[in-house]
Amino acid sequence: MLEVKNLVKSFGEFQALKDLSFSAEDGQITGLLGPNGAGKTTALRVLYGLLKADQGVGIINGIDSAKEPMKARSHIGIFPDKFGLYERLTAREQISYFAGLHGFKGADRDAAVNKVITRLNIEDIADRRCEGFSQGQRMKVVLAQSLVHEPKNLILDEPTRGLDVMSTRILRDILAQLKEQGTCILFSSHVMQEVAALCDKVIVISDGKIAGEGTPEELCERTGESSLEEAFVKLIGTDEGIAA
Ligand SMILES: Nc1ncnc2c1ncn2[C@@H]1O[C@H](COP(=O)(O)OP(=O)(O)OP(=O)(O)O)[C@@H](O)[C@H]1O
Repeated sequence: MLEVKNLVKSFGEFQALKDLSFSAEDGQITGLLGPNGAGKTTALRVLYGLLKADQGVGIINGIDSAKEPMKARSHIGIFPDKFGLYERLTAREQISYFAGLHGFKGADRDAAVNKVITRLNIEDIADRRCEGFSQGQRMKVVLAQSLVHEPKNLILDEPTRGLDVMSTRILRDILAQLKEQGTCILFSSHVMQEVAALCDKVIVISDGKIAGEGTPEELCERTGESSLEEAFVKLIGTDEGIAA
């Protein structure tokens, strides 16, 4: 389970998060939807302990990510917004490097790497250098490295950015499988259809605050709108920065 409580964060004079609280449950896909600059990435970075909030806490399976960052990180996989790969490493070496960062050694490390390679069905590219990989192949390697330690929580920042339709579908299928296995999945997006198609719960964030929260159906009901698009526009007050 992932929680942020009463997050406040300023960059200089600019307040990016204004008392932001939300949670994401196990076995569910929770979408953080908001226009460009709403504060999604900032909130996720605080949650996984990469950024210090001025006030409030990020909690991963009951662990305060600012107080015990290493312990908290062992419970999460992070699929970052920009994925760089070590071009000279093979996919297997890349994934193994991340397994090492999570404390896997020797035969356990090899077993963990083999398991995630099989799970994501990337045997065909496992022993090729990452140099020259397509966006879809890169996405799978990054996903493998974020799942190699079998975390109970997965955080994805704009996961489908730059992916083609096929790669997006593959990612969606993998997320659906992880959800069935009880993983808590939280992802940020400003693409409304993606959030609507995938999420059990949607957290609408605008200007560093929660603008609405619930299932897609609940959000429609609450705003008195028949389409999600209209519901989101009503909650946020504008359609600027949201992609259909
Ligand atoms: N390191 C930083 N220094 C200054 N301002 C920042 C910094 N990081 C974020 N901000 C500002 O905080 C606000 C929230 O940014 P954030 O990246 O969290 O938004 P977002 O919702 O993830 O947007 P997008 O969908 O465009 O990625 C923006 O106005 C941004 O310019």
